[in-house]
Amino acid sequence: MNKILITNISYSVKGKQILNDLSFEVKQNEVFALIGKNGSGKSSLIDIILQDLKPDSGEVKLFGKEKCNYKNVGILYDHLPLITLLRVEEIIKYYCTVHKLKYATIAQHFFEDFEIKPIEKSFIRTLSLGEKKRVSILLAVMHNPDLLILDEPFANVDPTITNRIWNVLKRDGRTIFFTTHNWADAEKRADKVAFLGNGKLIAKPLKPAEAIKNLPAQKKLIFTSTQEVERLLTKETYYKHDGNIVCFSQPGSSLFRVIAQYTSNFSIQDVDLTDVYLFHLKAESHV
Ligand SMILES: Nc1ncnc2c1ncn2[C@@H]1O[C@H](COP(=O)(O)OP(=O)(O)OP(=O)(O)O)[C@@H](O)[C@H]1O
Repeated sequence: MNKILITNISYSVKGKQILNDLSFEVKQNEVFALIGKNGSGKSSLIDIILQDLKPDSGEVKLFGKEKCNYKNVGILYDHLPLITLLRVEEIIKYYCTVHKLKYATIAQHFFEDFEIKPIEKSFIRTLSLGEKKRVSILLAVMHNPDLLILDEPFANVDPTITNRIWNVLKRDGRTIFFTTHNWADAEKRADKVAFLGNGKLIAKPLKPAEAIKNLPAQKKLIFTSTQEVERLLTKETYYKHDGNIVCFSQPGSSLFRVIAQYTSNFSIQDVDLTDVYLFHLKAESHV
């Protein structure tokens, strides 16, 4: 069963195509990461999923329905839902009233993991970005929704408490759809990753390890792109990025020796999700 079903969504703003015939699903109990560069349309898609934006065409279903009851959804927008003149305890109490919950119960279940006690009496305007984010994630999850839709949940959050918060979010096999710029985080936390580029998914949503395994090799050789060195790459698979060539290569390949004759300025690294994204994106746009 799916919790989010996106079918043929297209969306443009001021004549600029942002999303182009996008389709995918997020299944029950899945942690699904949507990755994409700045401006690739992640937040627009979240606004469409939540019916804050109307797409040009296509359909979104949550819990199998076009019109769903949002009581069972926890939402973290990129703009945090915080009223700056309130204290932290006041906004939490406000959300308790909305969801008919007791403040003491929320404090007992969440305050330790979200480290709320030290900031409970603080005015929201005085909080750091990371503290505001912690409070906002708490507001999204405190009513124990089945589905969380989170835009950049862990940007600015101290990595030492990210794991603890993540465990709370995942409790009871909750379905989570999140966007992120943190590729390593997506690799570590998501059951599936999807890559948004040029308004489309640039590869089928896959388990992060599977997406990496499907690359042409598990090592990459990175060196400055010159015409001379590029001429050597007759059989190799590579992409160009930021003035560098990123060439997929098996360990022990003769390519390492050949490149070493031309330049000492190269590095050998394991491939990761960034390579999945850039490799497919460049293949798609024939760069
Ligand atoms: N009201 C608007 N007018 C003009 N352009 C817009 C408007 N809203 C969004 N855009 C453009 O749509 C594109 C997608 O924006 P969106 O915020 O969805 O991207 P994003 O992937 O969430 O970016 P980021 O990672 O930086 O948060 C961007 O190029 C943005 O400039």
